[in-house]
Amino acid sequence: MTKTAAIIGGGVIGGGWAARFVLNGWNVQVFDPDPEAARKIGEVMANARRSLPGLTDVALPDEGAITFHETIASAVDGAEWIQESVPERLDIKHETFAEVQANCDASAVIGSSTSGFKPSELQQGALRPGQIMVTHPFNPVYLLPLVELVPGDAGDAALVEKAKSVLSSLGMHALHLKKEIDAHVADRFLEAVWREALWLVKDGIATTEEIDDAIRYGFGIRWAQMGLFETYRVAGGEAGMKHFMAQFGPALKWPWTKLMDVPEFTDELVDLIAGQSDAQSGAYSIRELERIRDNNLVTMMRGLKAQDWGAGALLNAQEKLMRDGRPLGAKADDVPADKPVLTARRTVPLDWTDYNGHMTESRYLQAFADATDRFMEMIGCDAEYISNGGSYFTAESHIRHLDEVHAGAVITIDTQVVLGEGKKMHLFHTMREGDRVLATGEHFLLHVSLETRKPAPPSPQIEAALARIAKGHTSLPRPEGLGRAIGGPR
Ligand SMILES: NC(=O)C1=CN([C@@H]2O[C@H](COP(=O)(O)OP(=O)(O)OC[C@H]3O[C@@H](n4cnc5c(N)ncnc54)[C@H](O)[C@@H]3O)[C@@H](O)[C@H]2O)C=CC1
Ligand SMILES: C[N+](C)(C)CC(=O)CC(=O)[O-]
Repeated sequence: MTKTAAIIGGGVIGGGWAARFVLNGWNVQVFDPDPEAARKIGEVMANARRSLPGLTDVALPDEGAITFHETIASAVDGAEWIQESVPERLDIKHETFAEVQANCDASAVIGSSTSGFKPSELQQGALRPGQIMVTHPFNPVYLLPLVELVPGDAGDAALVEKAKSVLSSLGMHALHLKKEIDAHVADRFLEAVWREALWLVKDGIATTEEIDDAIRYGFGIRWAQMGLFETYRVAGGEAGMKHFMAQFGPALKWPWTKLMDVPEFTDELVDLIAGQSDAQSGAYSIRELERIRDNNLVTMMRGLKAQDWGAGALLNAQEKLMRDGRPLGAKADDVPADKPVLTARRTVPLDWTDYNGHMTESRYLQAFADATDRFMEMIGCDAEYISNGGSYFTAESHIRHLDEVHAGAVITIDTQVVLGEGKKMHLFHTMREGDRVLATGEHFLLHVSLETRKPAPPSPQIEAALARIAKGHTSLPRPEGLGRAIGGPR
């Protein structure tokens, strides 16, 4: 059954949460007094739709529905997760929780997006304090996986477990902080860097652009993939962390930071920074900058996914969760032999498109190769079989590009076995968006021994599984375009 989340406060962060839930198949009920809330969330949803679904190589569940409500009571009705993202003011948050708890289910998680309030502050005067916990996300919530989960001493242990499990199903990482502190953990770092940067601009040492360059061309990329301590361990060379600390230990006494000394937040300083920022980025609208940011994040996160590292490892874990129990998770005997086999259902990612604004040609081969991998897995040629020395090599491929497809499209691939006999496997893939045929891929593969690197018979189980499907597929119509070569009649 479709689950329901309530979003209370649908600004930058509430909108991001709404997109994360909806695109992961949850129904979302929003309460926000702003008459423009539906438009604003609609725009965030549009950006999320073009970026999030293409992060994984398995399609996300079908989208949930989003509805807008006049009261908190109606928004929290039937919700399993209530995410508060109202302005960062304790009085507004307390009023919100009172209304939420008077109307919601006691088994629902109530998460607060607060950047800095401690859970004990949020829980003051609450009907059920243990139900309220900090679930602090990072912007854009629909792409970045980190959520600081801070239940505080009063937190309900069962609800904390529920929160962790929901967050993993959404592809997020719950960083469970056992002790509460103002601004949690990650925002303390952001705040430290922010304060230092304010000084550098105020003292005329660097402009906003130079500061951003210092981050994005250097340590920002490094931090994105390893964090702080692992990075510094590597910086210690062969001698490691202790050497690093010994070398830079004395610097702790040198004037390398102004951290405790915050510049006065005058109108003059605000104007200086806002002016420099306009000069640096004013050529782009906020929505354009968001799309540039999302393109960059998707490209980096998909790179990390290929390495099964950091935020990319989280995507792989979510993909495994989504794949288990789906039709694409079928194995040998379950694969129907009376119709083409569904071997891929995925969204075209942002980084698969080119200067022509559509999916670039090499990605067609990638999608077909992934479908072949999936089919091999289904007949038993899986990672374990391959590690024991047997596999298939592709000997010949022919791709026809029949129609355009753009980032964000959900594509499927159906596979028909033309020949499956002994070492030989001849597959015909058809790629579609809905009913529209986009491309076909015809591939001839040979089973090989990975030891001799030469053709060799597959295991009897694989041979039988392939032969069964091949026999069934002989009764299917011959695929249009089978055996075509460039220059042949169209
Ligand atoms: N903007 C950021 O970078 C981040 C903000 N946060 C936290 O998320 C929360 C929300 O911040 P933003 O989304 O940035 O603010 P925002 O100003 O973009 O959105 C706040 C929304 O709450 C609505 N609102 C005001 N009073 C309300 C009420 N009584 N009930 C329901 N909705 C109400 C407003 O109409 C607005 O749409 C804050 O606690 C903030 O600290 C967390 C992570 C990052
Ligand atoms: C600036 N900020 C404190 C609102 C930042 C956050 O809370 C997290 C983020 O997304 O940077």
